[in-house]
Amino acid sequence: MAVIEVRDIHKRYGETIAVDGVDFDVEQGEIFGVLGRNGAGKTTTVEIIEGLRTPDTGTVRVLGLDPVRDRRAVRTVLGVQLQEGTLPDKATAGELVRLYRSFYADGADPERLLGELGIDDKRDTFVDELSGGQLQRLSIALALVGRPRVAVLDELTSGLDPRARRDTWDLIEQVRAAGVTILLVTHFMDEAQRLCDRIAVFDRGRIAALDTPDGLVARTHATGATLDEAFLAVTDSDSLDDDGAEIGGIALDDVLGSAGTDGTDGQVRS
Ligand SMILES: Nc1ncnc2c1ncn2[C@@H]1O[C@H](COP(=O)(O)OP(=O)(O)OP(=O)(O)O)[C@@H](O)[C@H]1O
Repeated sequence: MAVIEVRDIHKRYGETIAVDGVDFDVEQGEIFGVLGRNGAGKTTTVEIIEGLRTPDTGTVRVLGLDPVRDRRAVRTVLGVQLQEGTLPDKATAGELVRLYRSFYADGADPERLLGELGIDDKRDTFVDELSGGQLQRLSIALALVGRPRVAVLDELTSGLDPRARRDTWDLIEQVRAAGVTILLVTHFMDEAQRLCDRIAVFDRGRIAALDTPDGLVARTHATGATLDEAFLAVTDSDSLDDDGAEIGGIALDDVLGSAGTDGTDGQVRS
């Protein structure tokens, strides 16, 4: 059964086409990865699913609900990991988790969740006194405290140390084992490979490939290829030359000066 249905959505911001005919289903209980280069349309798509933006055309359903029209109902089934800077500084971690818990009839135990995320000792610490990694864990706690049926996790492990990343992956697998469907936006290939059942690779507002991690790798037809290489193979490469030396049509050598040609050894001088 499809938990999230995205049908041919389009979204422009003025002249910029952010999403250009995106279509996919996320099935019950899967971890569905959303990958893509910067500006590929991932956040816009996810915000349309969350009901934070309306598509110009196309439809989205989350458990059969329209995220805009049925906003209240969607809020009770969809847990969203908020981005940095969106939490009030002068609330403590414990206060926030308890507050979010109060929005739901059947949420998780705040103290237990803080413990599972390794920040129970930070329950009385203000948001602006948490480290980046602790804030990240708090944002995951807030996404999960309502025991959502669908969780949208954006940059799940950004800023976490290697141990914490692995602990977070274990936690997400437990969350999935409990029946939660997860939409995971990530730039980390190791994370996508480890967690995702299927991955949609976004490129210029479209889905360039949708497959399992192994299926994406198999598309490269190269022995020993990695998901990283598969990602590069399916995303458009015309803004980056083979040496990675040209972005947006500007040769970096022109900006920085190339080694040997001007006697500066290519170093940038202030
Ligand atoms: N509010 C906005 N107003 C104008 N243009 C926007 C707005 N939000 C996004 N865009 C543009 O839409 C395109 C898609 O942006 P989006 O944030 O969806 O990409 P993304 O794949 O999430 O990128 P990133 O990986 O950098 O977060 C980009 O060209 C971006 O500049």
